[in-house]
Amino acid sequence: MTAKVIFRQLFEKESSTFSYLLGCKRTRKAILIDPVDITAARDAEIIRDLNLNLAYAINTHVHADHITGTHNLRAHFPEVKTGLGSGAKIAKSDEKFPHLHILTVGDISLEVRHTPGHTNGCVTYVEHKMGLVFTGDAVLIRGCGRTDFQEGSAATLYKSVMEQIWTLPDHFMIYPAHDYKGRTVSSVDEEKRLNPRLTKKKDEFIQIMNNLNLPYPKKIDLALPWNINCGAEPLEK
Ligand SMILES: N[C@@H](CCC(=O)N[C@@H](CSS)C(=O)NCC(=O)O)C(=O)O
Repeated sequence: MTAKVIFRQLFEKESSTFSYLLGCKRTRKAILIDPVDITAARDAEIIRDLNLNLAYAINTHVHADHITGTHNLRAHFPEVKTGLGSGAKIAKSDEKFPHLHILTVGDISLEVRHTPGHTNGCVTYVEHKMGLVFTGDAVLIRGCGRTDFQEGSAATLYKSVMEQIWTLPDHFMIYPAHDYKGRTVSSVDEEKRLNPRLTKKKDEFIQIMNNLNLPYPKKIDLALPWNINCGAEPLEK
């Protein structure tokens, strides 16, 4: 791990969500990926403890299971910019990143790879120097994001993963947006060999995904309108 960047994995237990903090030691500017509303104050305290200032609060996608912390973080860091992939067309955000955009903050560079499939606007953020891959819900540890709402598509998710994630070096570490079994990190090599869904051929993968029969996330009706408004209360209810 390069000494130029501070890296922390943070956890929100109600939705089993991971957020990721990357801080530049030289400029003291930071990026927070996938913050959650109810842990925004905790995250702000950690950022201040590390003598960092939050430049960007960004999401991998419009989440359905929890409200993003991006809006709440504005109260702690008034200069913070919010960001999302440009495929998330209906959502508000200060910046919308095109495919292969490089988000640079001090000595941190994040490549934005569009990885639709769980939702149509999903992105994966890749830090090439340290080999960190923030997959959101595209690839979970030994799993992947469901594809049954928000214009999800199993065929699209398969293509995204094969072309944008499996093509990364095997040693790159995968940091997902959730884990429901207490796992924290995987690698491209591990998931390419062991992921029970994504090791299958495309047709079988689609069949698996179309038969998951998962209950909808409990907060979906609340979370989507708030997240479309960047985590702030929607004007129209
Ligand atoms: N029980 C949770 C929601 C669990 C869930 O559906 N997780 C999503 C990611 S958050 S939208 C998912 O894609 N899961 C894939 C899987 O195979 O579990 C709740 O009610 O919030």
